[in-house]
Amino acid sequence: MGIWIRNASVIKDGNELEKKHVLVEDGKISRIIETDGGSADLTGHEVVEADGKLLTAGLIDMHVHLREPGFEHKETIATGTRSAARGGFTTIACMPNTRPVIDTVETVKYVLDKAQTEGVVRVLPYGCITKNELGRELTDFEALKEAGVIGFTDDGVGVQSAQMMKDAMAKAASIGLPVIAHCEDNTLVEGAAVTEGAFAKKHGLKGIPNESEAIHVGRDILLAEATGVHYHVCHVSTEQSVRLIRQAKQIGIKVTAEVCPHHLLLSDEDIPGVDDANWKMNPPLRTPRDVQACIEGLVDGTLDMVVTDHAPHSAEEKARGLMLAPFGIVGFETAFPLLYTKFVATGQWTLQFLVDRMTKTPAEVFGLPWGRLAEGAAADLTLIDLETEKAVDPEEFASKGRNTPFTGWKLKGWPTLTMVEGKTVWSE
Ligand SMILES: NC(=O)N[C@@H](CC(=O)O)C(=O)O
Ligand SMILES: [Zn+2]
Repeated sequence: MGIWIRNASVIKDGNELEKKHVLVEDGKISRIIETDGGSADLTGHEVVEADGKLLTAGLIDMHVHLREPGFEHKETIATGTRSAARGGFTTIACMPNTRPVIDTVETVKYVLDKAQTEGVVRVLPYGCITKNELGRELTDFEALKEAGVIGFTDDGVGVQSAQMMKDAMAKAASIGLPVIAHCEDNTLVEGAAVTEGAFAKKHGLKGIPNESEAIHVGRDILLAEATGVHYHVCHVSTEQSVRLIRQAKQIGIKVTAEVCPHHLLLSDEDIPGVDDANWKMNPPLRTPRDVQACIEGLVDGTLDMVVTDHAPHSAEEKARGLMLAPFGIVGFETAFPLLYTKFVATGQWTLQFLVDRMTKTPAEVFGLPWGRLAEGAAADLTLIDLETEKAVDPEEFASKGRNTPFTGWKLKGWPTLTMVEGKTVWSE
């Protein structure tokens, strides 16, 4: 028995939509037909009435924190994947800064096992570049690859030693996996919580300068050129990083990059005050000029994809205030509505542009077989209501984390049903 998704709006081109019936069988999309004239034999099939809602390939998020093992009070694979499903995501790549970190075959297996038994969406783990993310000794890349990691990263912290990064890149290149870098030079950061800029100045705070990120981006681009690795830059937030990546791409260096919704929508000037740590994340919210550069970078293809950097923390941890709370905000359940409402509904981007950056480009960049709405493709699908406006309410989140600066934002573009390989994993 299959499932007919009837009267779905699928993207034809740009903002142009066309109505289709889509048949899902054996975990795959078996047919996509016209709603007028096409023969949809419903006998023996379940029917999902899409009622004109947008149907896209399931969203893909290449930078997320599921917190398990070790920080189950912040999130678990069970809650994190449900949060992803509620946000329309069907494939997510999880960061290894857990406890223990994902630097051994055992921990990779633990995560994959949990994802299989308790998760509801596809989970692709990254492995650490260095043991314990301490920057001192490389992990066993071959063994981790064999166990199922899709790339290497010490996300949460920058690899401080250029030699260590160069060795990592050479190794990763030799086994055909990418290096994914959290770019941050520790000597320039020293305990600061917000960017250098208007907010820091007003409150007399030391700021995190843009160079702390861009110095690593520049260094790593040169190392990527030297080693031939696929180098992917995490959560780009500065004008300087965008410029360096743009230049590197122009001369053919194998660099790709991601950007988060909050770095496209918020600047340091939006931070309400020093008490509210829901505005604290790493990299920090930058200046309006950086926000503009990130938007331009995404639009011209310098930045390849949108990721959430879903980084849940408990309410207690976030109640410590801007200076003392941990960095990070949740992202799954607001990402699409935020970007749809602020960039597509306002006419700045086409719907196809946004959907591609959350499906097609991450799949292409990481060589994944998902992210396509086509006959024969996996039935990873998301239905999205583009009409109904609703305010962001963290109490409704499936995530354990409530740490978002977007509470109360009135948005459209809410996912209403998420399907992974033909199985409905969330519906409104
Ligand atoms: N982005 C964040 O602010 N925090 C992340 C770490 C990271 O992605 O660098 C976390 O693990 O909490
Ligand atoms: Zn990071």
